[in-house]
Amino acid sequence: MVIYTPPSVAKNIPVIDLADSFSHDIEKRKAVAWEIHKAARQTGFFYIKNHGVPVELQKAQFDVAKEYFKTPLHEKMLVNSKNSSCLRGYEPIAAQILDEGSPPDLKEGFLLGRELDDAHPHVIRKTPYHGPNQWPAGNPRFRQQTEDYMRYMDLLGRKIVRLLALSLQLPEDFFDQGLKEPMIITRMLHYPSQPADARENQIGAGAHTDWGLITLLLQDEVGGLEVRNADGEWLKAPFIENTFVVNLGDMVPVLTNGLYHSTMHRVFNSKKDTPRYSVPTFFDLDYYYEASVVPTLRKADEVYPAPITVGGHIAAMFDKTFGVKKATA
Ligand SMILES: O=C(O)CCC(=O)C(=O)O
Ligand SMILES: [Fe+2]
Repeated sequence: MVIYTPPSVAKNIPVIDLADSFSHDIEKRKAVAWEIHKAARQTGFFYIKNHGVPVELQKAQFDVAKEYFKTPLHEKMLVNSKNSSCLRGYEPIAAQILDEGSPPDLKEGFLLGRELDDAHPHVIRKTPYHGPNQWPAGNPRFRQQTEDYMRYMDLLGRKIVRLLALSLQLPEDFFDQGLKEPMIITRMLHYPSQPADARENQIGAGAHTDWGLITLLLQDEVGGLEVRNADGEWLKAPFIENTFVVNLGDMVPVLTNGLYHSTMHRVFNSKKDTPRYSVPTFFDLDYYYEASVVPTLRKADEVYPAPITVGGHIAAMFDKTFGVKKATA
């Protein structure tokens, strides 16, 4: 358990301008990658602006999420993610414990991924977390909007992965093998304001690191995201109009031999009578991609851990935090 202590004022979470990452000039793209390099070594968290995702699309995503979470619980339970072959659909409040040993998180959510039919090789192979989405009945706008949004997350995720490669002095296409069938999970979250009767150390989302490669987080103006910096201090990561918060998941220290951090974070919605909404997208390389220390960070005389698969780690973490006793992958 990580005991809740109040955060200090925001400092040290940089805002990186992605405008030059769209340039044809490799030197300009490298300059953006260098900003990512610095942020990845310091906080493991950064905001991005000029990312190419239209602001109207961001707002519309919050609109459909807010409207959806108002539907009666019995309807939401019809698409419970527990009934999905690949953990897609509604997550009731207190379904997950992100900080082991703490009470369950005070959030409800909805999980979506790439829509894969029965003929997709990963579905035939029964790869965990690959398959069809569950969609709320009678709500075509929810589906259309979220699919549009996820197309942008696919583009943005690929862009950040290429910048990550450049930031490590690798060719931009270094991770392309893992980008043929990336795992892209978009999650809508609703955090009621912190109830007076919450249990000890029970908050919106308990302290955790993300498990995959990168997370692209859209948050509303309510705030409540908190990030632990290298000094162990908790910083607020407030809403900044038309930005995404990007954080690095546990695969990144594996790829960088610990040079880049996957940073602990949590959510505490302290605003009275005001729900908070966020839409994180977890962008990961192919389930079977073998992650190991990249060549530019290897020294000839050092021995490195054996590669681990992206999926094995993620499957174990899903099982652990959603209370599944026996791993399925
Ligand atoms: O809602 C947020 O701001 C963060 C959510 C989060 O950390 C997660 O889903 O992993
Ligand atoms: Fe997270």
